[in-house]
Amino acid sequence: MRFLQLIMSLLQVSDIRRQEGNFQLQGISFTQEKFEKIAIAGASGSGKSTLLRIIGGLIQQDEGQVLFEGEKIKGPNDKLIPGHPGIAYLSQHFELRNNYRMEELLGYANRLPDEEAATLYEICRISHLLKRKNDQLSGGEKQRIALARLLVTSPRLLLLDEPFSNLDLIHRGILKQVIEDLGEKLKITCLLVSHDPTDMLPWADRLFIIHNGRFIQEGRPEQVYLQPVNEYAAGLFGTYNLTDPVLAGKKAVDAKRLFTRPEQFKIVSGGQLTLEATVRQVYFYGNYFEIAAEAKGQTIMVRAGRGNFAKGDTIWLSLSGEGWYL
Ligand SMILES: Nc1ncnc2c1ncn2[C@@H]1O[C@H](COP(=O)(O)OP(=O)(O)OP(=O)(O)O)[C@@H](O)[C@H]1O
Repeated sequence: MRFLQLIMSLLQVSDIRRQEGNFQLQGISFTQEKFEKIAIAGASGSGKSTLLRIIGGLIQQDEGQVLFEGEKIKGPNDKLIPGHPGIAYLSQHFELRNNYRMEELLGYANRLPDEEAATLYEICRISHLLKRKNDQLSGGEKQRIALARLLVTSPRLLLLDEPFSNLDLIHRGILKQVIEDLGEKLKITCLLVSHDPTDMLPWADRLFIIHNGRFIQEGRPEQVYLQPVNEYAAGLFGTYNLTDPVLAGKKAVDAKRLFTRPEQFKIVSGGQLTLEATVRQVYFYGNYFEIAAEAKGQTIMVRAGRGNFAKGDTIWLSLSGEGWYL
């Protein structure tokens, strides 16, 4: 048995299908190794929550199976109390009971020795909130309490459903650090679903893209970002260009268009193999600018470190790398 556990993936999801009204999860399969950070990216309504809840044993699939540590996850049809003790699911719509101090709420769920629980509260940045009640907490603080309440049950796998979606930048930053620490300090494996590239690209070891209930791409974050399989996958991770390859000095490839990200273009002072373009708009994003430039009737978005361009200015663009064709 021990030998089996050594060679077995932590999670094995095989051919999961479920009909939900007009929507269908259409045969989702993947494996996750212990401590591997996996993110599932998809637009709203693509099936992310449904899939995560099936993995957690909270709703029943029509077909397929989920194995966790080699053991089949039972859905609500086969089990009186849904869920698996080794898997925690942090929902987008978590609720904390009213009229309890947080230390009481956490105390009821806690299975850890006091010292370990205290460390966990430190990691979740909630030690200073334990005496408070629900109505004395901000949304971000509630989120971290809800997370801590799951973690005191000692799960081995944590399913995170859009954990950052209702948080401001400050609370997002804190929660990101908390999630980073979970893997390193508490040895918990995380599976995260989101529609936001900034949640996933810097964090994940491996990304899956879900569209209409089906995985359409899998890869490392850089790969998925720079080599999307289609426009849907491209659009999930930010601004992109699809232009005539000839425009950027590339050969035409079977009527395909050249896919680029704005930062793959550099604004240069002219020269060979550069593309002459006219500035149409300048957008300020804080630590960078995006410039909409027009070349031969096509718009190209270009990232720039400075914004001292005016509408109508002529600029020259140079493209790095071979490019990717869609
Ligand atoms: N109980 C239900 N009855 C009918 N349709 C449902 C039900 N639950 C979910 N759906 C539909 O299934 C699809 C997938 O929903 P799901 O919540 O999994 O998507 P999601 O990718 O998590 O979206 P979001 O990011 O908006 O939460 C949606 O089109 C939704 O309308």
